[in-house]
Amino acid sequence: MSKTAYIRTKPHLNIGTMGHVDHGKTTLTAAITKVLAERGGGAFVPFDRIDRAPEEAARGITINIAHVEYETDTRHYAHVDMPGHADYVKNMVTGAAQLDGAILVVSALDGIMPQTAEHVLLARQVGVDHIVVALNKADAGDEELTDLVELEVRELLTAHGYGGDAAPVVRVSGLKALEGDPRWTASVEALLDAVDTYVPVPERYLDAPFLLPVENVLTITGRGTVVTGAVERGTVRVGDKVQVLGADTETVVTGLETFGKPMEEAQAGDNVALLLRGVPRDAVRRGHVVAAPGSVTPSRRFTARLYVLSAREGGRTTPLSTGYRPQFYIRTADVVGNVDLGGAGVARPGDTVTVTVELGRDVPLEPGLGFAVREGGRTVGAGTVTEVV
Ligand SMILES: Nc1nc2c(ncn2[C@@H]2O[C@H](COP(=O)(O)OP(=O)(O)OP(=O)(O)O)[C@@H](O)[C@H]2O)c(=O)[nH]1
Ligand SMILES: [Mg+2]
Repeated sequence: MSKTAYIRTKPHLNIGTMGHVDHGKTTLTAAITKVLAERGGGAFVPFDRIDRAPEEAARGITINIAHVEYETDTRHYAHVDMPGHADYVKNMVTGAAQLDGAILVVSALDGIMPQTAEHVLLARQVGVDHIVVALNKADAGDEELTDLVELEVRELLTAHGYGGDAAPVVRVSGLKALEGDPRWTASVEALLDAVDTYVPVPERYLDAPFLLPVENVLTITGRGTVVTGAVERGTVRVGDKVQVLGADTETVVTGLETFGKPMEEAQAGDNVALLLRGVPRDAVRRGHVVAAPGSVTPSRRFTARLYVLSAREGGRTTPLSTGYRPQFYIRTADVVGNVDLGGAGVARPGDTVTVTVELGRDVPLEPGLGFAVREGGRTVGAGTVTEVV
């Protein structure tokens, strides 16, 4: 492990860029790291380092490479750059589940596109409470058109319960800021100020038993198996006993890192890598949960409120009925499930219904937990667990 320890001096928050394909999420992410690196708030991460595939970048016990880290004057951020392609909604769902706030990137040239709306809807469903809007490509946009796009975005946010009138909407150019143009460097600074002030430090459940949904599994030769992810609740220290649900094994945490820096204690909200003693690489997978021993009991039957996306939102065009078997995305897990619609028996796109679900395998469940429903590679519903049966 590397030498410099992680020292907690500022509140840590998890944020991310979301929005339609090609609207400039990755360019803006790179620009943020550049602007802050010049202020001493972290290292510049160039575009092609953010956009590369995790397998190519997996080295050491480093965490999921889609994350970059940086600091403003008041906060330490882990930032996940989410892909805009429809195929990656799954990543969006699991990535967004831990976000304290999001930067919605909307091209001032194109305005709201299907994935802009889909991501706002998913963000609401997975419990992202604060969205700051980056109206990107403002360097190339016409002022009056950009005004219209801003109105449109505020309406979209309001339609999804985000209070679109109060949300900060900042006109930026990731591309020009990356080139060092002072006007647009200032626009990225303004965006970061908006994030610092508009997204509150969330309440962390530090006293709850430790729980971490596994995002990635890596091996370090000679050291063992490492799992990465964001701590959902509680704290963990080197030497702590943990249970790996899914792998059905108990083990001990023998190493702990955040962004390549060793740490003594990880707490709710931190993005970490855990080295696990004596766990074979293929015993643990994305979707498993590492938790304090005995603190959670996995189950497979639950009732939920389910919103069936309308066709306009990219959902189904036909109703679904009892016996429907889509994929459920719960935390980082992807599990098939059987849906029972009860008395009504049928739900149309656009409906919100109460359902009973029987999953194909046991996963840790609890009331209030959000999930997405996917079918043939697209999101068709979003819901919240109401009761574990
Ligand atoms: N004029 C202008 N072009 C931009 C700006 N930001 C990004 N672009 C261009 O828009 C294109 C897409 O940028 P990306 O950053 O890859 O967009 P993305 O949202 O990450 O795309 P996906 O990850 O594929 O969804 C590239 O050609 C960029 O150079 C900007 O501020 N102004
Ligand atoms: Mg990108």
